[in-house]
Amino acid sequence: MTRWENYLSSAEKIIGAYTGSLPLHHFLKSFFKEHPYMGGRDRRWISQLVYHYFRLGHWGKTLPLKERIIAGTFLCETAPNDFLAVLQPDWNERVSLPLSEKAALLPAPLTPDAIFPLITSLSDSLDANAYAYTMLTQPRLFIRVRQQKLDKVKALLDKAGIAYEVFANNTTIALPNGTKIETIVTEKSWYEVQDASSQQTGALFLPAAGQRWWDCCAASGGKSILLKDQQPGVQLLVSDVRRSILENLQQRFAAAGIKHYDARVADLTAPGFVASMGHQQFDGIILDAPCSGSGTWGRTPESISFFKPEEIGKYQQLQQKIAHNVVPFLKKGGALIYITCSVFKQENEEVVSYIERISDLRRQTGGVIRGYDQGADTMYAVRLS
Ligand SMILES: C[S@@+](CC[C@H](N)C(=O)[O-])C[C@H]1O[C@@H](n2cnc3c(N)ncnc32)[C@H](O)[C@@H]1O
Repeated sequence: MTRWENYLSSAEKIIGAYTGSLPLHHFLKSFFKEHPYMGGRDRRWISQLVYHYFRLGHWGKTLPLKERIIAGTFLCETAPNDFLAVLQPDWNERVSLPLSEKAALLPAPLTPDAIFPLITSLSDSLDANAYAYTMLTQPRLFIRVRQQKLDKVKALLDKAGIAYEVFANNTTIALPNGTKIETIVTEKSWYEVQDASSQQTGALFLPAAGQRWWDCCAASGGKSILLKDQQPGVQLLVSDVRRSILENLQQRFAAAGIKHYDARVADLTAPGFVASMGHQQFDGIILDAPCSGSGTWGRTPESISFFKPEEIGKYQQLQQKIAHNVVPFLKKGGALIYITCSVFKQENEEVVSYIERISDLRRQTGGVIRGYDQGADTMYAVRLS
């Protein structure tokens, strides 16, 4: 067997054994631990074959696994490579063609719903066809650079020979995926790793000094740090149901130099939660809700195969319950920022309609953030007031 046939057979083994219960990158890590004779190059190739395969979603379900793995590499790669040269030389010669021409060579039609079967559930302003095909490309890595540090960060990236793109806002930098940014820019307070779309949600915050804000599903604090960077003078409460993630938040806040804030572990759906908050009132509430995460599936393409459609409805119920329980703590005239990293209408527009039904709040601005245009996640963010 050639090296490339061995890679193919390892990829088959991994795909056959993977049940979706762990994130794929964890599963791959333990697979390689059990196969220590595989070197770095082998691991990279095999991982890539597996990821490319999952990017095809439900395409070619009736075809043999081997054929689907080779097709995955043909569609996701754009330059000739040794794997295709050995296993499908006629495709290797055509690997740089536009996607539509490559699709015509496949044994099954490459329709948007073959790749992304939940295409009819997407939020209205998403172009379903364009969106489905973005699954074939790995999104980029993004950092948000703090004021005055752009030139220093650029100099370090130049020195390391990294190809990067600075966005027009002079704050967002796109980097090739897999860039070890922490080893290139070792001063942690100069930047945050944050997806471009997540950074863009900050345009809806509009905080003023002295205001009270509550990031009620704070996780490790991505949105809170963005808020504090915009306006260090806000009084901030952060909460999350997971204690461990709030410990991460503490560390990130310390690295970012944020010292003054309140934090509490809280299940926003628990029966005693509303009473436990007393009469607190906030000028702004960020509700970055637990969701399907479907806007980030370009990074975790295995989710396309393993996500159960009925989960969308369960997330919607959770989002509505959380919204119902936090809205009473908003001051009259205050702003609720509702955010998801989902592409599904049920988790986005339908939850906003629910909030409008149960309160005086009305959608002011915001909507789908089409990150896929720039190799970023797709998100939904709305300001209600
Ligand atoms: C999308 S993440 C928030 C991401 C975060 N805002 C950021 O920018 O990094 C949603 C968070 O909601 C939390 N969560 C889920 N169910 C919850 C509940 N019932 N009460 C409070 N938080 C909850 C999760 O633990 C998770 O950290």
